Amino acid sequence: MASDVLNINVGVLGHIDSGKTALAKALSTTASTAAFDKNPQSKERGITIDLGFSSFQVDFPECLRDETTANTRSLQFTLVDCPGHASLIKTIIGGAQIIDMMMLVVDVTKGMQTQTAECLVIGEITCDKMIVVLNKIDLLPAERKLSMIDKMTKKMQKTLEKTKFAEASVIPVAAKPGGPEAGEIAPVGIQDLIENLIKQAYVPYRKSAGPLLFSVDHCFSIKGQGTVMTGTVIQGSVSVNDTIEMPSLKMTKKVKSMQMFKKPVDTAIQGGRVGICVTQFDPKMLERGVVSSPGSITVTYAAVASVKKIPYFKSTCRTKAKFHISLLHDTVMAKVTFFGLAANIIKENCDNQTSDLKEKDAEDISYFDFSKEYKYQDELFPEGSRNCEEKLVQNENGFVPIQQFVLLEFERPVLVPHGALFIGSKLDSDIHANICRLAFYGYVQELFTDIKYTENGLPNLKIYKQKMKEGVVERIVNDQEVIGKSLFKKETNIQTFIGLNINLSTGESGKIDGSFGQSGKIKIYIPDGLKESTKSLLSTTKKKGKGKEELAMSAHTNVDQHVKLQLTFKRYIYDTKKRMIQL
Ligand SMILES: Nc1nc2c(ncn2[C@@H]2O[C@H](COP(=O)(O)OP(=O)(O)OP(=O)(O)O)[C@@H](O)[C@H]2O)c(=O)[nH]1
Ligand SMILES: [Mg+2]
Repeated sequence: MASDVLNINVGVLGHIDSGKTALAKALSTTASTAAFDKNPQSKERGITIDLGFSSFQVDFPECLRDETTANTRSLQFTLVDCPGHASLIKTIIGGAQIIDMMMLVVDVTKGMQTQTAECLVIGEITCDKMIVVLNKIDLLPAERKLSMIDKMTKKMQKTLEKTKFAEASVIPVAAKPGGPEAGEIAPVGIQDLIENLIKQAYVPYRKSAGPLLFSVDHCFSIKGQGTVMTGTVIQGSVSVNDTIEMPSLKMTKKVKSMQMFKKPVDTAIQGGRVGICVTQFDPKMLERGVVSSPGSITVTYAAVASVKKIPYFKSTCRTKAKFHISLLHDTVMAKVTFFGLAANIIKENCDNQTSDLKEKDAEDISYFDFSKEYKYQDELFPEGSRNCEEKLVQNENGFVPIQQFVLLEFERPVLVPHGALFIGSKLDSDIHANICRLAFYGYVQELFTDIKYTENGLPNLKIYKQKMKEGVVERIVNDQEVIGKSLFKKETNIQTFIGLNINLSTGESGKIDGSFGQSGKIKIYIPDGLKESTKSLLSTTKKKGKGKEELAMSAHTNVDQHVKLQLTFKRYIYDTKKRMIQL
């Protein structure tokens, strides 16, 4: 690998027309002519209309020097220029997977706009470092320029206060002073911005383990050589002579040669921007997409993923609703089913463990586990604390999910690698309405690759619904038996409920023994016998009403005298046998 250059990918995001492309241009040009740049312009630009790539290099800053960068001479910033229009989300997620840092471009005359906010959300999900660039400062009146910049800086800082970018720098620039009609006027503030980028730069954590995942953003042929796919290694590594797969085409090819920063290399690892050359491959077949180790990505029909609600999304995310799910370079509709791990399960774990183990438990719960039970949720709850002892949110049934998951059932099969980030959104919302369309995000954990997953996969998910049935004791048969009514309808198959535990409001617990008569009544066996107080209560009730009607009357007039029955059980929503489960 070209160890003399360290590459950092910087996303350039912001509202439409804020000047992202102008900024990427200004940065590449300024840096390449600046004194500190030994390597003249190194600029590669994608032909695709959406994501644009350009880059510039600076001397490697000594403050980043460590054992892994002992021989590194240059720091390369690859700028990923994203579109700002409404289709941004689909396009950007492919780009966002490779971003180490982000520049949020804001038109200083407009401030925060709808897509500025959406970009901020994407930034929070995909990277840890951000710089806010206030562009178009040439449009501010000269006499009030400084105070207006100051005001907007404070406004942005206030907006960022509640995000993980609370400490972000805000840099004023004019990427293209005078706008499109103006001639070649030198940009303003770019040098400051480059210095800030260098200050914020870090050596990203890269590892070569795991199957290859290569995100292709540009594919073209070179006469006499073959077809080159340029892109970024998202996971694993790739070497010359490796066999790689284009899973969308079900095709494999051998890597003939590779280039990084215009120099031939033998290997590239995670984070590296590389051009991979293969032969006998029509570039039109894969303008943008994913390349992987053979067999490592399969077509998926449904997936289980961890999920968090995006706080800026103001509507409710309901189970069974359809959302746009963006994964890598693809966006597909999916039906969602939310479920969560209840806090009390973890609470038990937490109480008896040392604090080290508590943390471990808290970590483990973020992974979906087929052997664990999860509670069905009608909707996705907003996030609260991540601490396992604190409540995330409590719904009306007292249920506290401390980790939420989603089952995504895709409308068409998609290519999804394990661990992939996804973003769920409502892209059909009115793009002119000033709302955040991004609803939730998470990481894919389990894949259902069988087309018959509803029969062969879903029944393995232990997602339960809590059920409760209530009735009353109609009369006493003997010390250990009562007759219950109003729990079931006439047509209910009571056979399936035999043996289930049932509680009396007077404190006794019984078991359903069988049906009684034809109207849905049941016989209840009380193993420990009825209490004396219950017996007298039941005999008074009985004496009071001689006929059925009168008994019903007394139920209305003096409900407290009745002994109530409560039957609670769980049912797994995907259990084909619809079994009832009690603890
Ligand atoms: N006056 C002035 N105009 C600018 C500046 N930067 C960009 N512009 C103009 O603003 C318009 C939009 O600039 P772009 O760079 O295309 O904006 P963008 O954010 O890439 O736009 P999209 O990619 O469509 O979202 C163009 O007409 C630019 O010439 C600036 O610093 N000052
Ligand atoms: Mg642009």
